[in-house]
Amino acid sequence: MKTSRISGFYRKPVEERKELILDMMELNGGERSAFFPTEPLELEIADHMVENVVGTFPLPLGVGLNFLINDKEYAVPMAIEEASVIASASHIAKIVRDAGGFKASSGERLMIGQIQVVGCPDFEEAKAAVLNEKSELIEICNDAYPSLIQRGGGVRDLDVRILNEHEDSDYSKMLIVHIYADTCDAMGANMINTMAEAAAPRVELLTKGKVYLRILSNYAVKSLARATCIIPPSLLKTGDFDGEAVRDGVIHAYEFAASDPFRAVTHNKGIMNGIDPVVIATGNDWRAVEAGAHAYAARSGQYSSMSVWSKDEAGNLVGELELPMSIGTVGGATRVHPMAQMALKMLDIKSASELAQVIVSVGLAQNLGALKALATDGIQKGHMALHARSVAVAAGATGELIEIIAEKMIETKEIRSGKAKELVEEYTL
Ligand SMILES: CC(C)(COP(=O)([O-])OP(=O)([O-])OC[C@H]1O[C@@H](n2cnc3c(N)ncnc32)[C@H](O)[C@@H]1OP(=O)([O-])[O-])[C@@H](O)C(=O)NCCC(=O)NCCSC(=O)C[C@@](C)(O)CC(=O)[O-]
Ligand SMILES: NC(=O)C1=CN([C@@H]2O[C@H](COP(=O)(O)OP(=O)(O)OC[C@H]3O[C@@H](n4cnc5c(N)ncnc54)[C@H](OP(=O)(O)O)[C@@H]3O)[C@@H](O)[C@H]2O)C=CC1
Repeated sequence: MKTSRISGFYRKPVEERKELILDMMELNGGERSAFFPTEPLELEIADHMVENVVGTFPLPLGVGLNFLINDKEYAVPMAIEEASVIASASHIAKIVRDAGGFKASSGERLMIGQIQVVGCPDFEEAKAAVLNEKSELIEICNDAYPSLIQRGGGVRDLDVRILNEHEDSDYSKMLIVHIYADTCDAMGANMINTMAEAAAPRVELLTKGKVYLRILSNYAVKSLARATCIIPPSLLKTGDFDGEAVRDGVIHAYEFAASDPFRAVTHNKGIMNGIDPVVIATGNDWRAVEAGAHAYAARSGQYSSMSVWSKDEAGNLVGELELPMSIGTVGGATRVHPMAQMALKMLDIKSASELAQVIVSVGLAQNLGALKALATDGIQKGHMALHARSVAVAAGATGELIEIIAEKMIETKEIRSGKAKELVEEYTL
Protein backbone atom coordinates (compact mmCIF):
# COMPACT_ATOMS: atom_id res chain seq x y z
CA MET A 1 0.00 0.00 0.00
CA LYS A 2 1.14 3.51 -0.80
CA THR A 3 1.23 6.09 1.97
CA SER A 4 -1.97 6.70 3.90
CA ARG A 5 -0.87 10.27 4.48
CA ILE A 6 -3.20 12.29 2.25
CA SER A 7 -3.43 15.95 3.11
CA GLY A 8 -6.76 17.70 2.57
CA PHE A 9 -8.58 14.44 1.75
CA TYR A 10 -11.71 15.77 3.44
CA ARG A 11 -11.86 18.81 1.19
CA LYS A 12 -12.27 16.64 -1.92
CA PRO A 13 -15.59 15.38 -3.32
CA VAL A 14 -16.63 11.84 -2.32
CA GLU A 15 -15.94 10.33 -5.77
CA GLU A 16 -12.42 11.74 -5.76
CA ARG A 17 -11.85 10.37 -2.26
CA LYS A 18 -12.82 6.89 -3.47
CA GLU A 19 -10.32 7.15 -6.32
CA LEU A 20 -7.59 8.21 -3.90
CA ILE A 21 -8.26 5.19 -1.70
CA LEU A 22 -8.21 2.87 -4.72
CA ASP A 23 -4.91 4.43 -5.81
CA MET A 24 -3.55 4.01 -2.31
CA MET A 25 -4.46 0.32 -2.41
CA GLU A 26 -2.89 0.00 -5.84
CA LEU A 27 -5.90 -1.91 -7.21
CA ASN A 28 -6.18 -2.83 -10.88
CA GLY A 29 -9.14 -2.21 -13.26
CA GLY A 30 -11.56 -5.06 -12.35
CA GLU A 31 -10.86 -4.82 -8.64
CA ARG A 32 -11.36 -1.05 -8.73
CA SER A 33 -14.80 -1.17 -10.29
CA ALA A 34 -16.05 -3.79 -7.81
CA PHE A 35 -14.62 -2.10 -4.75
CA PHE A 36 -17.21 0.40 -3.54
CA PRO A 37 -20.53 -1.43 -4.25
CA THR A 38 -23.56 0.73 -5.00
CA GLU A 39 -25.71 -1.53 -2.86
CA PRO A 40 -23.63 -2.16 0.27
CA LEU A 41 -25.87 -4.92 1.66
CA GLU A 42 -28.45 -6.62 -0.54
CA LEU A 43 -31.73 -7.44 1.15
CA GLU A 44 -31.34 -11.08 0.22
CA ILE A 45 -28.02 -11.35 2.09
CA ALA A 46 -29.41 -9.39 5.04
CA ASP A 47 -32.36 -11.79 5.17
CA HIS A 48 -29.91 -14.67 5.65
CA MET A 49 -27.99 -12.87 8.37
CA VAL A 50 -30.68 -12.14 10.97
CA GLU A 51 -34.38 -12.71 11.56
CA ASN A 52 -37.54 -10.80 10.58
CA VAL A 53 -35.63 -8.63 8.12
CA VAL A 54 -37.56 -5.72 6.63
CA GLY A 55 -34.63 -3.58 5.47
CA THR A 56 -31.03 -2.60 6.12
CA PHE A 57 -29.63 0.25 8.21
CA PRO A 58 -26.68 2.01 6.58
CA LEU A 59 -24.08 4.05 8.46
CA PRO A 60 -21.58 6.49 6.99
CA LEU A 61 -18.27 4.79 6.16
CA GLY A 62 -15.25 7.07 6.46
CA VAL A 63 -11.52 6.44 6.31
CA GLY A 64 -9.14 7.16 9.16
CA LEU A 65 -6.02 8.39 7.41
CA ASN A 66 -2.34 8.85 8.21
CA PHE A 67 -2.03 5.69 10.31
CA LEU A 68 1.46 4.23 10.54
CA ILE A 69 1.45 1.16 12.81
CA ASN A 70 4.55 -1.01 13.23
CA ASP A 71 5.96 0.78 10.18
CA LYS A 72 3.02 -0.28 7.99
CA GLU A 73 0.62 2.15 6.33
CA TYR A 74 -3.09 1.72 7.06
CA ALA A 75 -6.18 3.40 5.64
CA VAL A 76 -8.67 2.53 8.38
CA PRO A 77 -12.36 1.98 7.47
CA MET A 78 -14.63 3.47 10.14
CA ALA A 79 -18.42 3.03 10.19
CA ILE A 80 -19.93 5.61 12.55
CA GLU A 81 -22.77 8.11 12.87
CA GLU A 82 -20.93 10.68 15.04
CA ALA A 83 -19.23 13.72 13.50
CA SER A 84 -15.59 14.63 14.26
CA VAL A 85 -14.46 11.13 15.27
CA ILE A 86 -12.80 10.24 11.96
CA ALA A 87 -11.30 13.73 11.65
CA SER A 88 -9.87 13.44 15.14
CA ALA A 89 -8.39 9.98 14.57
CA SER A 90 -6.74 11.17 11.34
CA HIS A 91 -5.48 14.31 13.07
CA ILE A 92 -3.72 12.34 15.82
CA ALA A 93 -2.47 9.67 13.41
CA LYS A 94 -0.82 12.50 11.46
CA ILE A 95 0.99 13.70 14.60
CA VAL A 96 1.97 10.18 15.72
CA ARG A 97 3.37 9.21 12.30
CA ASP A 98 5.70 12.21 12.54
CA ALA A 99 6.84 10.75 15.86
CA GLY A 100 7.56 7.34 14.29
CA GLY A 101 4.06 5.86 14.33
CA PHE A 102 2.23 3.54 16.72
CA LYS A 103 3.92 0.41 18.04
CA ALA A 104 1.41 -2.37 18.58
CA SER A 105 1.63 -5.97 19.71
CA SER A 106 -0.41 -8.92 20.84
CA GLY A 107 0.59 -12.14 22.55
CA GLU A 108 -1.24 -15.46 22.51
CA ARG A 109 -4.82 -15.29 21.25
CA LEU A 110 -6.83 -17.71 23.35
CA MET A 111 -10.58 -17.44 23.70
CA ILE A 112 -12.20 -18.66 26.91
CA GLY A 113 -15.18 -21.01 27.19
CA GLN A 114 -17.03 -21.60 30.47
CA ILE A 115 -18.91 -24.66 31.68
CA GLN A 116 -21.01 -24.11 34.81
CA VAL A 117 -21.59 -27.09 37.10
CA VAL A 118 -23.85 -26.97 40.15
CA GLY A 119 -24.94 -29.48 42.79
CA CYS A 120 -21.64 -31.37 43.08
CA PRO A 121 -21.69 -33.55 46.21
CA ASP A 122 -18.06 -32.50 46.90
CA PHE A 123 -16.73 -29.52 44.96
CA GLU A 124 -13.04 -30.13 45.78
CA GLU A 125 -13.34 -33.74 44.63
CA ALA A 126 -15.14 -32.62 41.50
CA LYS A 127 -12.37 -30.12 40.72
CA ALA A 128 -9.69 -32.78 41.17
CA ALA A 129 -11.61 -35.19 38.93
CA VAL A 130 -11.83 -32.64 36.11
CA LEU A 131 -8.16 -31.71 36.38
CA ASN A 132 -7.22 -35.40 36.41
CA GLU A 133 -8.98 -35.89 33.10
CA LYS A 134 -7.72 -32.66 31.54
CA SER A 135 -6.16 -34.29 28.47
CA GLU A 136 -9.25 -36.36 27.75
CA LEU A 137 -11.52 -33.30 28.06
CA ILE A 138 -9.25 -31.27 25.78
CA GLU A 139 -9.42 -34.10 23.25
CA ILE A 140 -13.24 -34.15 23.40
CA CYS A 141 -13.28 -30.39 22.72
CA ASN A 142 -10.84 -30.68 19.84
CA ASP A 143 -12.71 -33.62 18.29
CA ALA A 144 -15.78 -31.37 18.17
CA TYR A 145 -13.94 -28.93 15.84
CA PRO A 146 -11.42 -30.93 13.76
CA SER A 147 -11.00 -28.19 11.15
CA LEU A 148 -9.59 -25.91 13.83
CA ILE A 149 -6.92 -28.47 14.69
CA GLN A 150 -6.05 -28.80 11.01
CA ARG A 151 -5.43 -25.03 10.96
CA GLY A 152 -3.09 -25.26 13.93
CA GLY A 153 -5.61 -24.08 16.54
CA GLY A 154 -7.59 -25.90 19.23
CA VAL A 155 -7.87 -26.08 23.00
CA ARG A 156 -4.52 -25.37 24.68
CA ASP A 157 -5.46 -25.66 28.33
CA LEU A 158 -8.26 -26.10 30.82
CA ASP A 159 -8.68 -25.11 34.44
CA VAL A 160 -11.29 -25.13 37.18
CA ARG A 161 -12.57 -22.58 39.69
CA ILE A 162 -14.98 -23.07 42.57
CA LEU A 163 -17.27 -20.11 43.25
CA ASN A 164 -19.02 -19.30 46.55
CA GLU A 165 -17.83 -22.54 48.15
CA HIS A 166 -18.72 -21.37 51.64
CA GLU A 167 -22.11 -19.84 50.93
CA ASP A 168 -25.25 -21.49 52.26
CA SER A 169 -27.35 -21.32 49.11
CA ASP A 170 -27.01 -24.25 46.72
CA TYR A 171 -27.86 -21.86 43.93
CA SER A 172 -24.67 -19.85 44.42
CA LYS A 173 -22.17 -22.72 44.91
CA MET A 174 -20.72 -23.77 41.59
CA LEU A 175 -17.75 -25.18 39.78
CA ILE A 176 -16.63 -23.46 36.59
CA VAL A 177 -14.51 -25.19 33.99
CA HIS A 178 -12.57 -22.85 31.70
CA ILE A 179 -11.35 -24.02 28.34
CA TYR A 180 -8.73 -21.94 26.55
CA ALA A 181 -8.75 -22.29 22.78
CA ASP A 182 -6.72 -20.85 19.96
CA THR A 183 -9.44 -20.06 17.41
CA CYS A 184 -6.90 -18.92 14.75
CA ASP A 185 -8.33 -16.00 12.80
CA ALA A 186 -11.93 -16.42 13.98
CA MET A 187 -13.42 -14.52 16.90
CA GLY A 188 -14.40 -18.02 17.93
CA ALA A 189 -17.68 -17.67 19.87
CA ASN A 190 -19.47 -20.38 17.93
CA MET A 191 -16.38 -22.58 17.95
CA ILE A 192 -15.95 -22.25 21.71
CA ASN A 193 -19.65 -22.87 22.33
CA THR A 194 -19.52 -26.03 20.21
CA MET A 195 -16.53 -27.30 22.16
CA ALA A 196 -18.00 -26.41 25.57
CA GLU A 197 -21.24 -28.19 24.72
CA ALA A 198 -19.31 -31.25 23.54
CA ALA A 199 -17.32 -31.50 26.78
CA ALA A 200 -20.28 -30.90 29.10
CA PRO A 201 -21.63 -34.51 29.39
CA ARG A 202 -18.17 -35.80 30.39
CA VAL A 203 -17.82 -32.92 32.89
CA GLU A 204 -21.18 -33.88 34.42
CA LEU A 205 -20.04 -37.48 34.84
CA LEU A 206 -16.73 -36.47 36.41
CA THR A 207 -18.19 -33.93 38.81
CA LYS A 208 -21.41 -35.79 39.65
CA GLY A 209 -23.08 -32.40 39.30
CA LYS A 210 -25.40 -30.78 36.80
CA VAL A 211 -24.16 -28.61 33.93
CA TYR A 212 -26.14 -25.50 33.08
CA LEU A 213 -24.30 -22.86 31.04
CA ARG A 214 -21.78 -23.73 28.30
CA ILE A 215 -20.69 -20.51 26.65
CA LEU A 216 -17.84 -18.23 25.59
CA SER A 217 -16.64 -15.62 28.09
CA ASN A 218 -16.41 -12.17 26.55
CA TYR A 219 -13.81 -11.26 29.16
CA ALA A 220 -11.08 -12.15 26.67
CA VAL A 221 -8.09 -11.55 28.93
CA LYS A 222 -6.03 -14.13 27.06
CA SER A 223 -6.50 -12.25 23.82
CA LEU A 224 -4.98 -8.88 24.62
CA ALA A 225 -3.70 -6.32 22.13
CA ARG A 226 -1.69 -3.24 23.02
CA ALA A 227 -0.62 -0.02 21.33
CA THR A 228 1.82 2.67 22.40
CA CYS A 229 2.93 6.01 21.06
CA ILE A 230 5.70 8.38 22.13
CA ILE A 231 5.22 12.00 21.04
CA PRO A 232 7.68 14.85 21.51
CA PRO A 233 5.95 17.99 22.85
CA SER A 234 7.04 19.94 19.75
CA LEU A 235 4.46 17.94 17.74
CA LEU A 236 1.65 18.75 20.17
CA LYS A 237 1.62 22.54 19.91
CA THR A 238 -1.94 23.73 19.33
CA GLY A 239 -2.85 27.38 18.71
CA ASP A 240 -1.70 29.38 21.71
CA PHE A 241 -0.89 26.24 23.73
CA ASP A 242 2.73 25.13 23.62
CA GLY A 243 3.53 21.41 23.35
CA GLU A 244 4.46 21.02 27.04
CA ALA A 245 1.12 22.54 28.10
CA VAL A 246 -0.78 20.16 25.82
CA ARG A 247 1.22 17.18 27.11
CA ASP A 248 0.61 18.17 30.73
CA GLY A 249 -3.10 18.77 30.06
CA VAL A 250 -3.40 15.26 28.56
CA ILE A 251 -1.66 13.70 31.58
CA HIS A 252 -3.89 15.64 33.98
CA ALA A 253 -6.92 14.43 32.01
CA TYR A 254 -5.69 10.85 32.29
CA GLU A 255 -5.15 11.16 36.05
CA PHE A 256 -8.74 12.43 36.36
CA ALA A 257 -10.06 9.37 34.51
CA ALA A 258 -7.78 7.06 36.48
CA SER A 259 -9.21 8.31 39.77
CA ASP A 260 -12.88 8.94 39.06
CA PRO A 261 -15.36 6.51 37.47
CA PHE A 262 -17.63 9.40 36.43
CA ARG A 263 -14.84 10.73 34.23
CA ALA A 264 -13.45 7.27 33.32
CA VAL A 265 -16.71 6.24 31.62
CA THR A 266 -16.60 9.29 29.33
CA HIS A 267 -12.85 8.97 28.75
CA ASN A 268 -13.37 5.34 27.75
CA LYS A 269 -16.35 6.23 25.59
CA GLY A 270 -13.88 8.44 23.71
CA ILE A 271 -11.61 5.39 23.21
CA MET A 272 -14.54 3.26 22.01
CA ASN A 273 -15.37 6.11 19.57
CA GLY A 274 -12.32 4.90 17.66
CA ILE A 275 -12.62 1.18 18.33
CA ASP A 276 -16.30 0.52 17.55
CA PRO A 277 -16.28 2.01 14.03
CA VAL A 278 -13.44 -0.31 12.94
CA VAL A 279 -15.04 -3.30 14.67
CA ILE A 280 -18.35 -2.53 12.93
CA ALA A 281 -16.79 -1.84 9.52
CA THR A 282 -14.97 -5.18 9.60
CA GLY A 283 -18.17 -7.09 10.42
CA ASN A 284 -17.14 -7.92 13.97
CA ASP A 285 -19.28 -8.22 17.10
CA TRP A 286 -18.97 -4.81 18.76
CA ARG A 287 -21.04 -5.82 21.80
CA ALA A 288 -18.42 -8.46 22.57
CA VAL A 289 -15.56 -5.96 22.24
CA GLU A 290 -17.40 -3.29 24.29
CA ALA A 291 -18.25 -5.73 27.10
CA GLY A 292 -14.69 -7.05 27.31
CA ALA A 293 -13.08 -3.60 27.18
CA HIS A 294 -15.18 -2.11 29.99
CA ALA A 295 -14.71 -5.17 32.19
CA TYR A 296 -10.94 -4.92 31.64
CA ALA A 297 -11.09 -1.27 32.71
CA ALA A 298 -12.45 -2.46 36.06
CA ARG A 299 -9.90 -5.25 36.61
CA SER A 300 -8.34 -3.52 39.63
CA GLY A 301 -11.71 -3.55 41.38
CA GLN A 302 -12.48 0.06 40.48
CA TYR A 303 -13.65 1.12 37.02
CA SER A 304 -10.83 3.26 35.61
CA SER A 305 -9.17 4.62 32.49
CA MET A 306 -8.53 2.08 29.74
CA SER A 307 -5.47 4.06 28.59
CA VAL A 308 -2.41 5.38 30.44
CA TRP A 309 -0.73 8.71 29.60
CA SER A 310 2.60 9.73 31.13
CA LYS A 311 5.80 11.66 30.47
CA ASP A 312 9.14 9.93 29.82
CA GLU A 313 12.56 11.17 30.91
CA ALA A 314 12.99 13.15 27.70
CA GLY A 315 9.69 14.95 28.31
CA ASN A 316 7.79 13.07 25.58
CA LEU A 317 4.13 12.25 25.98
CA VAL A 318 3.75 8.46 26.23
CA GLY A 319 0.40 6.78 25.57
CA GLU A 320 -0.48 3.13 26.16
CA LEU A 321 -3.64 1.15 25.60
CA GLU A 322 -4.12 -2.56 26.29
CA LEU A 323 -7.50 -4.22 25.77
CA PRO A 324 -9.03 -7.64 25.23
CA MET A 325 -9.83 -7.96 21.53
CA SER A 326 -12.28 -10.69 20.64
CA ILE A 327 -12.37 -10.05 16.92
CA GLY A 328 -11.78 -12.10 13.79
CA THR A 329 -11.00 -11.75 10.11
CA VAL A 330 -13.11 -14.81 9.26
CA GLY A 331 -16.40 -16.17 10.52
CA GLY A 332 -19.45 -14.33 11.81
CA ALA A 333 -20.44 -11.46 9.52
CA THR A 334 -16.88 -10.82 8.33
CA ARG A 335 -17.24 -13.27 5.43
CA VAL A 336 -20.92 -12.57 4.74
CA HIS A 337 -21.18 -8.80 4.67
CA PRO A 338 -19.67 -7.45 1.43
CA MET A 339 -18.70 -4.17 3.13
CA ALA A 340 -16.80 -6.08 5.83
CA GLN A 341 -14.85 -7.85 3.09
CA MET A 342 -14.13 -4.50 1.51
CA ALA A 343 -13.01 -3.04 4.84
CA LEU A 344 -10.61 -5.93 5.48
CA LYS A 345 -9.20 -5.51 1.99
CA MET A 346 -8.74 -1.79 2.53
CA LEU A 347 -6.79 -2.55 5.69
CA ASP A 348 -4.70 -5.18 3.90
CA ILE A 349 -4.84 -7.23 7.08
CA LYS A 350 -3.20 -10.66 7.21
CA SER A 351 -4.52 -12.00 10.53
CA ALA A 352 -6.89 -11.41 13.43
CA SER A 353 -3.88 -10.40 15.60
CA GLU A 354 -2.95 -7.71 13.13
CA LEU A 355 -6.53 -6.40 13.05
CA ALA A 356 -6.58 -6.32 16.88
CA GLN A 357 -3.39 -4.24 16.85
CA VAL A 358 -4.84 -1.76 14.38
CA ILE A 359 -8.02 -1.45 16.44
CA VAL A 360 -6.22 -0.60 19.71
CA SER A 361 -4.01 1.89 17.88
CA VAL A 362 -7.09 3.69 16.57
CA GLY A 363 -8.56 3.64 20.10
CA LEU A 364 -5.41 5.26 21.46
CA ALA A 365 -5.41 7.90 18.71
CA GLN A 366 -9.06 8.68 19.36
CA ASN A 367 -8.45 9.06 23.07
CA LEU A 368 -5.62 11.53 22.48
CA GLY A 369 -7.74 13.46 19.96
CA ALA A 370 -10.44 14.03 22.57
CA LEU A 371 -8.01 14.74 25.45
CA LYS A 372 -5.98 17.19 23.36
CA ALA A 373 -9.14 19.09 22.45
CA LEU A 374 -10.50 18.95 26.01
CA ALA A 375 -7.24 20.15 27.55
CA THR A 376 -6.91 23.07 25.10
CA ASP A 377 -9.75 24.77 23.20
CA GLY A 378 -12.50 22.54 24.60
CA ILE A 379 -14.43 19.86 22.72
CA GLN A 380 -17.07 22.13 21.20
CA LYS A 381 -14.80 24.03 18.82
CA GLY A 382 -13.76 21.07 16.64
CA HIS A 383 -16.62 18.69 17.37
CA MET A 384 -19.57 21.07 17.06
CA ALA A 385 -18.14 22.67 13.92
CA LEU A 386 -18.27 19.26 12.26
CA HIS A 387 -21.59 18.34 13.87
CA ALA A 388 -23.16 21.53 12.46
CA ARG A 389 -23.84 19.95 9.06
CA SER A 390 -25.80 17.16 10.68
CA VAL A 391 -27.82 19.71 12.67
CA ALA A 392 -28.56 21.60 9.44
CA VAL A 393 -29.77 18.41 7.70
CA ALA A 394 -31.99 17.52 10.68
CA ALA A 395 -33.54 20.98 10.43
CA GLY A 396 -34.50 20.34 6.80
CA ALA A 397 -31.59 21.89 4.89
CA THR A 398 -30.73 20.25 1.58
CA GLY A 399 -28.08 20.71 -1.15
CA GLU A 400 -25.93 23.82 -0.93
CA LEU A 401 -28.00 25.12 1.96
CA ILE A 402 -26.42 22.52 4.29
CA GLU A 403 -22.96 24.13 4.12
CA ILE A 404 -24.38 27.69 4.18
CA ILE A 405 -26.42 27.08 7.32
CA ALA A 406 -23.66 25.09 9.03
CA GLU A 407 -21.17 27.90 8.42
CA LYS A 408 -23.63 30.51 9.64
CA MET A 409 -24.16 28.56 12.89
CA ILE A 410 -20.39 28.13 13.40
CA GLU A 411 -19.86 31.85 12.75
CA THR A 412 -22.48 32.90 15.30
CA LYS A 413 -21.47 30.04 17.69
CA GLU A 414 -25.11 28.90 17.80
CA ILE A 415 -24.97 25.29 16.68
CA ARG A 416 -28.41 24.08 17.71
CA SER A 417 -31.53 22.84 15.98
CA GLY A 418 -33.69 25.89 16.82
CA LYS A 419 -31.18 28.18 15.15
CA ALA A 420 -30.86 25.83 12.18
CA LYS A 421 -34.65 25.80 11.69
CA GLU A 422 -34.73 29.62 11.82
CA LEU A 423 -32.01 29.75 9.17
CA VAL A 424 -33.73 27.18 6.94
CA GLU A 425 -36.90 29.30 7.02
CA GLU A 426 -34.92 32.48 6.38
CA TYR A 427 -33.04 31.06 3.40
CA THR A 428 -36.00 29.26 1.82
CA LEU A 429 -38.36 32.22 1.92
C1 LIG B 1 -11.76 18.10 14.62
C2 LIG B 1 -10.30 18.31 14.87
C3 LIG B 1 -9.49 17.13 14.30
C4 LIG B 1 -9.82 19.57 14.15
O1 LIG B 1 -8.50 19.84 14.54
P1 LIG B 1 -7.60 20.91 13.81
O2 LIG B 1 -6.40 21.18 14.65
O3 LIG B 1 -8.44 22.07 13.38
O4 LIG B 1 -7.16 20.10 12.56
P2 LIG B 1 -6.25 20.60 11.36
O5 LIG B 1 -7.05 21.52 10.49
O6 LIG B 1 -4.92 21.06 11.86
O7 LIG B 1 -6.04 19.24 10.53
C5 LIG B 1 -5.17 18.22 11.01
C6 LIG B 1 -5.60 16.90 10.40
O8 LIG B 1 -6.83 16.49 11.02
C7 LIG B 1 -7.67 15.89 10.03
N1 LIG B 1 -8.87 16.72 9.86
C8 LIG B 1 -9.09 17.97 10.30
N2 LIG B 1 -10.33 18.39 9.96
C9 LIG B 1 -10.91 17.38 9.28
C10 LIG B 1 -12.18 17.18 8.68
N3 LIG B 1 -13.10 18.14 8.69
N4 LIG B 1 -12.44 16.01 8.10
C11 LIG B 1 -11.50 15.03 8.08
N5 LIG B 1 -10.28 15.16 8.62
C12 LIG B 1 -9.99 16.32 9.23
C13 LIG B 1 -6.87 15.82 8.75
O9 LIG B 1 -6.17 14.62 8.68
C14 LIG B 1 -5.93 16.98 8.92
O10 LIG B 1 -4.74 16.82 8.19
P3 LIG B 1 -4.66 17.48 6.72
O11 LIG B 1 -5.63 16.72 5.85
O12 LIG B 1 -5.06 18.92 6.85
O13 LIG B 1 -3.25 17.26 6.34
C15 LIG B 1 -9.98 18.49 16.39
O14 LIG B 1 -10.67 19.62 16.84
C16 LIG B 1 -10.35 17.31 17.24
O15 LIG B 1 -9.71 16.27 17.19
N6 LIG B 1 -11.34 17.45 18.09
C17 LIG B 1 -11.82 16.38 18.98
C18 LIG B 1 -13.01 15.69 18.34
C19 LIG B 1 -13.48 14.51 19.12
O16 LIG B 1 -12.86 14.00 20.02
N7 LIG B 1 -14.65 14.05 18.76
C20 LIG B 1 -15.30 12.96 19.44
C21 LIG B 1 -16.69 13.35 19.78
S1 LIG B 1 -16.80 13.98 21.41
C22 LIG B 1 -17.00 12.53 22.35
O17 LIG B 1 -17.89 11.79 22.07
C23 LIG B 1 -15.97 11.97 23.29
C24 LIG B 1 -15.48 12.74 24.47
C25 LIG B 1 -14.87 14.01 24.05
O18 LIG B 1 -16.51 13.00 25.39
C26 LIG B 1 -14.45 11.81 25.09
C27 LIG B 1 -13.79 12.38 26.31
O19 LIG B 1 -14.42 13.14 27.03
O20 LIG B 1 -12.63 11.98 26.56
N1 LIG C 1 -20.92 -14.21 23.65
C1 LIG C 1 -20.69 -13.92 22.38
O1 LIG C 1 -19.93 -12.99 22.09
C2 LIG C 1 -21.32 -14.71 21.29
C3 LIG C 1 -21.10 -14.33 20.00
N2 LIG C 1 -21.61 -15.08 18.95
C4 LIG C 1 -21.38 -14.73 17.55
O2 LIG C 1 -20.43 -15.70 17.05
C5 LIG C 1 -19.81 -15.21 15.86
C6 LIG C 1 -18.33 -15.51 15.91
O3 LIG C 1 -18.14 -16.89 16.10
P1 LIG C 1 -17.03 -17.66 15.27
O4 LIG C 1 -16.88 -18.99 15.91
O5 LIG C 1 -15.81 -16.82 15.14
O6 LIG C 1 -17.65 -17.73 13.84
P2 LIG C 1 -18.07 -18.96 12.90
O7 LIG C 1 -19.08 -19.84 13.56
O8 LIG C 1 -18.42 -18.35 11.59
O9 LIG C 1 -16.73 -19.83 12.81
C7 LIG C 1 -15.61 -19.41 12.13
C8 LIG C 1 -15.55 -20.06 10.75
O10 LIG C 1 -14.44 -19.51 10.04
C9 LIG C 1 -13.88 -20.55 9.27
N3 LIG C 1 -12.45 -20.24 9.03
C10 LIG C 1 -11.92 -20.03 7.79
N4 LIG C 1 -10.62 -19.68 7.90
C11 LIG C 1 -10.32 -19.70 9.21
C12 LIG C 1 -9.14 -19.37 9.95
N5 LIG C 1 -8.00 -19.01 9.35
N6 LIG C 1 -9.18 -19.43 11.30
C13 LIG C 1 -10.32 -19.79 11.94
N7 LIG C 1 -11.47 -20.09 11.29
C14 LIG C 1 -11.49 -20.05 9.94
C15 LIG C 1 -14.10 -21.83 10.05
O11 LIG C 1 -14.33 -22.78 9.06
P3 LIG C 1 -14.21 -24.33 9.30
O12 LIG C 1 -15.60 -24.78 9.58
O13 LIG C 1 -13.64 -24.85 8.05
O14 LIG C 1 -13.31 -24.52 10.47
C16 LIG C 1 -15.37 -21.55 10.85
O15 LIG C 1 -16.48 -22.13 10.25
C17 LIG C 1 -20.11 -13.73 15.82
O16 LIG C 1 -21.10 -13.55 14.83
C18 LIG C 1 -20.71 -13.44 17.20
O17 LIG C 1 -21.61 -12.37 17.13
C19 LIG C 1 -22.33 -16.21 19.17
C20 LIG C 1 -22.60 -16.62 20.45
C21 LIG C 1 -22.15 -15.89 21.62
